[in-house]
Formats: sequence, structure tokens, C-alpha cells
Amino acid sequence: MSSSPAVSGAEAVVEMRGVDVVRGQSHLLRGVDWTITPEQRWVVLGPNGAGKTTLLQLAGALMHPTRGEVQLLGETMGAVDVFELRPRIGLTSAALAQRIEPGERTGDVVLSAGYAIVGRARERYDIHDLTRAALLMQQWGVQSIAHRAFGTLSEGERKRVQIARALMPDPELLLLDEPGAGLDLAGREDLVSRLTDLASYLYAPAQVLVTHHVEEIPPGYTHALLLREGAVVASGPLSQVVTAEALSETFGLPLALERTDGRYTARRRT
Ligand SMILES: Nc1ncnc2c1ncn2[C@@H]1O[C@H](COP(=O)(O)OP(=O)(O)OP(=O)(O)O)[C@@H](O)[C@H]1O
Repeated sequence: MSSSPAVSGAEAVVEMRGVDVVRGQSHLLRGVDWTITPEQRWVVLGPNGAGKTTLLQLAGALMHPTRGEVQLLGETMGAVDVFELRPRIGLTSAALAQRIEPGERTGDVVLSAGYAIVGRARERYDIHDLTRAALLMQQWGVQSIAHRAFGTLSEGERKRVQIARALMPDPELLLLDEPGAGLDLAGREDLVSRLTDLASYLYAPAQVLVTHHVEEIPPGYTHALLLREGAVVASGPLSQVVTAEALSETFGLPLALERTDGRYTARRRT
């Protein structure tokens, strides 16, 4: 993997302007403006119920805004066939993982992503598909379990398989909704180091990582968006946005923040 991020100045992959998402009396998102360019790697932080998954569903072309404009990969939501757009966006989430049959062969979970299906049906895969799937499984450390049923994997293995699957169609945008959830310390550190590698890869897609924990921010991530009650508290370059003050406001309690070797830790300020 090359160590320099892609060239900047390209067209935005995500452009949101004045976005509201309203369900009944609830404002899930309010007045969100967000621009992501191809070389950027974003972390989205916020407490439970802040609207992070809703924001990712908008960015994944899985939802339309109630008000405002969402442009994805140069196309305006509402004026584009979302079924053409979705294969250009890689997404991992707990909801998607639940749709994978426990008996599905792990190698097929990755391979079948090129056809936007879960599980291998009667598709014919060419040598490029097979080579790419093998390479991704190697990169994500799951090649030795390719023959195993997905339902027999550990949580960490499942998370890595899902990311390999999301990368299979060579997406222009990768959205990771809480990939660190449920991992033990070693699993989390392994994930952070693999995401750090991916962040620095020249040809990697733009990336968005949703998390509750600053400890999961991979070094090499460039930007952050902090959400609270559906509204953006702060957004911009990581080092300017991830501060004790902004995090305290986002999570609603006084926090002390430390940064060592590009990694963050946070704790309650006493
Ligand atoms: N269809 C809906 N109707 C009403 N409220 C909804 C609906 N979908 C989600 N919500 C609410 O919107 C808020 C934001 O939900 P969302 O899942 O986006 O938050 P989140 O930041 O991802 O939360 P978590 O960190 O707990 O996963 C929550 O309070 C949720 O209960």
C-alpha cells in the first residue's frame, strides 16, 4: 500500500446542504451541511441516538432527506436511480450483517458483494472477481477461514469479513457504522491498525467511520463530525474538531482528552 492519500481538489463524493430528517414529531437530523472529498477520511462521533446511523443511511443512498439536498458521487438524491448508485458505495452495519445467512460460506459472503447479493447464487465469477476477493480476504486476515460458515466466526472475524465484502465492488465511498462494536481490546487494536493502513492507501475510497469512542479513531483519519440530538456540534479537520470542549458538549459531560502517537483517549474530568 502506498503511503500518501489521493490527490485533493476532486469533486465531492458527499455534499449535504441544509438536511433535515423528520419522522413524526422527531427531528432525527436538523440542518446538516457536510462535504466529503475523495481523499478525506471522516470519523462521526456522538452519543446514542444522536443521528449517526441516520446520517450514514443518507450517505449510503438508503434514505432521502425530508428537507435539503443530498448529492452522492455527483448525483442528486431524488433525481437518480439509487440502485445504480448503491453498488458504488460500500457499507458495513449491524443491520446488514444480520441479513447474512449464518450458514453462508465466508468466501462467498465476500465474493457475492460484486453482485450486491448476500450469499452465492448462480452467478458466474470471473478470474478478476476471484483474485480480488482472495486479495481482500488476505488484506483483512480472513483468508484462512474462507471455507467456514459465516455464523461460526468470532465477532472480530465477522467485522473484517464485512469490510472485505464492502470493498469488493471497489467503491468510491466506504461507510463503516460502528465496526469496533463488540470487539475485545486485541480485536479493536487489530481493526484500528488495518483501518490506519486503509486510510493511507492511495487508491482507497473516501471513508466514514461511525463510533462512540475516540479510542477507535485510526491515525490517518483527517476529519471529524460531532453530532448531538441530530445537529452538528462541530465539523472539520480532526485536530481542530476533536477537542475536550467539543466532545464535552457533544456527550453532555465534562471530558478530558489526551492524544498520544495519533491515538486519542477520553475520560470524565474530575
Ligand atoms: N423511524 C423512526 N421514527 C422515529 N424515530 C426514529 C426513527 N428511526 C430512528 N429514530 C430515532 O432517531 C434517533 C437517531 O437514531 P440513530 O439510529 O440515527 O442514532 P445513532 O446516533 O446511530 O444511535 P446509536 O449510537 O445508539 O446507534 C434515535 O432517537 C432513534 O430512536
